[in-house]
Amino acid sequence: MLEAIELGKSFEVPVAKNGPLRSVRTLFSRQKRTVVAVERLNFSVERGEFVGYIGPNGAGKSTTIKMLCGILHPSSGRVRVMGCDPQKERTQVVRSLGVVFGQRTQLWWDLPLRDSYDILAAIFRMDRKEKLRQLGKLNEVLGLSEFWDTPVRKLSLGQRMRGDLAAALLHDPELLVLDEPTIGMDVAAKREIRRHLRTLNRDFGKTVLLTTHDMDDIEQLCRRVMVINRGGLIYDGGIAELRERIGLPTVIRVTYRNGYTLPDGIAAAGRDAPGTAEAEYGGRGTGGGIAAIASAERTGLPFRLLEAGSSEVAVSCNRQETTAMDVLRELERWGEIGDVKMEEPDFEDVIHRIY
Ligand SMILES: Nc1ncnc2c1ncn2[C@@H]1O[C@H](COP(=O)(O)OP(=O)(O)OP(=O)(O)O)[C@@H](O)[C@H]1O
Repeated sequence: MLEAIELGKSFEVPVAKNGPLRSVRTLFSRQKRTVVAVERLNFSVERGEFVGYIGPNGAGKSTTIKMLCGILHPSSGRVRVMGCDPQKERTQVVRSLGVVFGQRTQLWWDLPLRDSYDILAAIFRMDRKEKLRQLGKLNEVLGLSEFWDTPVRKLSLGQRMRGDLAAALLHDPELLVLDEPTIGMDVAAKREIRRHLRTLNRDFGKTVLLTTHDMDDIEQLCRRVMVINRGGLIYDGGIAELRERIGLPTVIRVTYRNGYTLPDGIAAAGRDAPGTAEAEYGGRGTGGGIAAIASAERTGLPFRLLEAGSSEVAVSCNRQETTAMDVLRELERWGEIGDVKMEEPDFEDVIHRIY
């Protein structure tokens, strides 16, 4: 459906000059340098997928999207949208592709929202019946009718994004490319946009490629994530696998019904631990909220004891090395477990490690 094959894009930019009238002299400089924005990029996205495309600032995401839309021409390799070349078969590509840039709008700023759809329908040569049918469908998902007589400039950011999504989907493309669709929105508006995107993918069968710096967008919407850095893909796979591969610890918190007894080995390891010399161990439910008291190496157990409160124990484990079930089996020996909470590593921390 969407394919990049050895895709590359470089820009020739003037070499920066120093001294007076610096910017003017740079602009007219004959000396050029090459900026490699994207290099030997390979991926394919299949029908029905919801794929996150992420990377730090300047990684090459927008450049890739512009090549997919035919706005930029690749310097090397090729890109295919539904088997078509966006440069040579522009009309077919435009028909199968809807694009939303969160920082810009394709709606007419001073006109009521519905007028933008009239103009877009005319551009796509849709007849009135087809336009109304498509708008009716989109209205059901995006709830546009409550504000489609309002000029676009008066819409909230969330409403405008709903309007922009409808504009991108008016001609019923199979593929939706989104560049920062939730940028600048408050929590409630983000949640709403994510709900709509989920519906569009799940119930309307749209294939979605999503670029964002919001890791909650990625975690909540995408099954697969592609990570680009310095123009090349450094990861392409599932989110759970990425977490596992990076191997940040998972914290498991257990509350015991009637206190607990630390095994001798752990109590001893904790007693010797730096900074915890005054802590008391070894009794039932020792209390006091003791931090970082026994590492896995010192106890021989497949986890690290982080806290031991009066009835609560927190441990951290590496899911590459052990399973949560193994950890719980061990913790069950210490007392009767009443409640368990798992804290997965923050996805933002996982991504920070990979960039
Ligand atoms: N038109 C251009 N002329 C020169 N250099 C460019 C041009 N467009 C992009 N670049 C450079 O290419 C690299 C990739 O930029 P791109 O905008 O694709 O990154 P990005 O991942 O979208 O970043 P961001 O998250 O900040 O939007 C950057 O070094 C950028 O300066």
